[in-house]
Amino acid sequence: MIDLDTLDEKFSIEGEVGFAELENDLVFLTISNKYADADICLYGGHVTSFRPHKTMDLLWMSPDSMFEVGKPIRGGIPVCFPWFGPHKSDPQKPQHGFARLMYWNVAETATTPTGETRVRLQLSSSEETKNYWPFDFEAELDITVGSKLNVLLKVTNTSNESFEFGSALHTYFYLSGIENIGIEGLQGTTYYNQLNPGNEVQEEAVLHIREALTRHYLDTEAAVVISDPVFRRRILVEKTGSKVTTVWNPGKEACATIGDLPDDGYESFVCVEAVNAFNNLICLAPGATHETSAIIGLEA
Ligand SMILES: O=P(O)(O)OC[C@H]1O[C@@H](O)[C@H](O)[C@@H](O)[C@@H]1O
Repeated sequence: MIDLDTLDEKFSIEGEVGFAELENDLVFLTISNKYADADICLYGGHVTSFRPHKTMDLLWMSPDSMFEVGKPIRGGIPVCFPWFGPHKSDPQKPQHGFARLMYWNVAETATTPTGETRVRLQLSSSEETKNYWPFDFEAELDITVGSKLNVLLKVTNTSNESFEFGSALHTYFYLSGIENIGIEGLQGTTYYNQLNPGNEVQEEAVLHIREALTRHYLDTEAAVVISDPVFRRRILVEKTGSKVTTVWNPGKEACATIGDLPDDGYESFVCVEAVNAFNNLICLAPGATHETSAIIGLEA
């Protein structure tokens, strides 16, 4: 991990990109441009805030998030890799993989010709990652902050054998209240219902969440809209390179058991996640690359 001064010297852009220890001693890259402000924690390569001008944050952060090395950050956009959910054979390995528990290196910061800010972060295989997963890989997060936020996760197989992996861009969206919102775009889609195991089809055009919900919508690349009439906004959630969309809210009871969520935390967010898992794991041949992205912004 390089220090703040070196990061500043190599990667800051005056008035646009800087570095700061915003929480404990974790280093954040801060962005401010003509479209939006955003914060990215280098630990986890984790976007914690995206505030297009003239609206509140699109992302929700738990006020009880720990910001501690070895623990995941709660809120924003956790990057799950190289598996999603529990490890398939070893429950001791971290839920949602190790990428959210490691420092990512800054590779580049730049201003695009239209004034957006582009940041590239990298995580490569190491002795540490091989404690969890035996393969050589290079992962890159290519994040563009403009009127929309585009988070692209690129994974390259740098080993000499094929491997299979799962991933997710596990976005927490900030809501006026879980009971106020509707999620559009999933009608007619089959989902795996994790809380009542089995596949079901969503009949309704708009999903309203009234209790704990963990649904993995299968074989869908559709965009989703989170409509929040109280905050008077419609958040458009697009994605590429992902065929599973997970919608998660823990509900009141489970929320109270999760240490880094306040008891009423479930009222303020919903996760809509761009996932590769289940029947859509990614198989990569040596030298091959897979890209998946989540693109979020206000509906025009
Ligand atoms: O608490 P974590 O590890 O960040 O996971 C949060 C949730 O993430 C969701 O994607 C999973 O479907 C849920 O089962 C899980 O509870």
